[in-house]
Amino acid sequence: MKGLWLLLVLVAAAKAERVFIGDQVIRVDVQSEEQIQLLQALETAQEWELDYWLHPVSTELPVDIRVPRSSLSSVKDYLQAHSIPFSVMIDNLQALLDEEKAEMEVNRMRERSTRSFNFGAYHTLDTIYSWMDTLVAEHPNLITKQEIGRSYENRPMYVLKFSTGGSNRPAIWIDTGIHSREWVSPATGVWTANKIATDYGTDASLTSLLNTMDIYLLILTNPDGYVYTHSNDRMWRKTRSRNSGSICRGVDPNRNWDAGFGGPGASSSPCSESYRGPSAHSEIEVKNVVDLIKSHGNFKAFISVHSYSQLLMYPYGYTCTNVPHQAELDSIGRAAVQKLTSLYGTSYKVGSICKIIYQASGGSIDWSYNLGIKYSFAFELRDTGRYGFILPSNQIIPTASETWLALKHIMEYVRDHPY
Ligand SMILES: CC(C)C[C@H](C(=O)O)[C@H](C)S
Ligand SMILES: [Zn+2]
Repeated sequence: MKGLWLLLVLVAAAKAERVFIGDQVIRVDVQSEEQIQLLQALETAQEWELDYWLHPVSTELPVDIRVPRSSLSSVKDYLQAHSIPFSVMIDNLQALLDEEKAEMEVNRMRERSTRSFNFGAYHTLDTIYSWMDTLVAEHPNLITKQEIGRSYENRPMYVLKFSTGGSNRPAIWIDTGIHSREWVSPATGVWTANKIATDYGTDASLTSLLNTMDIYLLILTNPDGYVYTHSNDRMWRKTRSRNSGSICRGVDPNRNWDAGFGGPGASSSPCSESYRGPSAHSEIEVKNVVDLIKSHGNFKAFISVHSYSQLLMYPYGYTCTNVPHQAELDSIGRAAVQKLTSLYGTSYKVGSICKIIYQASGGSIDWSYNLGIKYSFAFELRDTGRYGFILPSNQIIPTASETWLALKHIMEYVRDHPY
């Protein structure tokens, strides 16, 4: 196995793939407002090239920072000088990435020899897209694959539409993979697509839902970013669009929606991980979804799936003011999380984006809610930081299975509460 790792690192280097040798992910359990401000000041220290996986917002949530090896001693000195306690969650990020890559390679060879698809593994865009065709071919009376447009780099964006007939039935939207480094999200999308396909006709509740509603599932919402995490930079989050006047690429596709656009919780700097873009819906990947939702006109729920932190959130992100339906959304969320937790005991928090994670403007579910899609939610899947975005593949199926119980609860509620 060691030989395989070495080979993979050499191949990565040859491919000019970004490596993270010696990078660490450190966790700070902030204990005061002052520490939050000190960590926010740290975030602006460009020279240290810090990558905040979880931002300093409240003493309720930890702060996770990927620190390049070259900045480790300066950052640790800074934290110690300000008596800010920290722990090392990942002591060599590259080792985790090598393991992940080796696992994918082993799985790829196994799938090729057994001609099977492993839902408990991470896959490339091409493999997911060809698997989609297989799924559609196996369920021609339930699933169609629709190209809703192309990405910035001209990759097709495919929605799987689950429908048993009718025309323009009330519909439920689910998207995964909008942030490309959150790999467990599209992996959950793949598993969920298969679950819907296999359970229709046997699960009475799902069958009754699909006999009255449609489900639209966009598994790779940020295809260019996802490909880039496989080929060049596993930590990439944004789209891959060029920003005029900057060497930095990409827009945060979850800050680009026309909902509080440009407000607090999004950056105006193209080099920031939360760059909002030059204007709302500037990103073609966002525009493609907006156009579909608007032209369809009969979506009743909009669910966006991210990782990590184990949260189920509802609007708003751009303001901490409660939405008119806050009580109802909160109660749906708590009931959904109860179902999720019942499987493996995984704990989730429930609340509005602004209150339980941070103020974030231009987010997708704020836009969908303001469009009138009352049942708008966002998931942050596993874990709470032990592995973060590099969740081991052996957690894909448990994550997807528990998430399904929450998703199903939300969808059943939408079915039973038409509006
Ligand atoms: C629903 C939102 C707040 C999700 C969040 C983000 O977009 O920053 C994740 C941390 S990626
Ligand atoms: Zn995300």
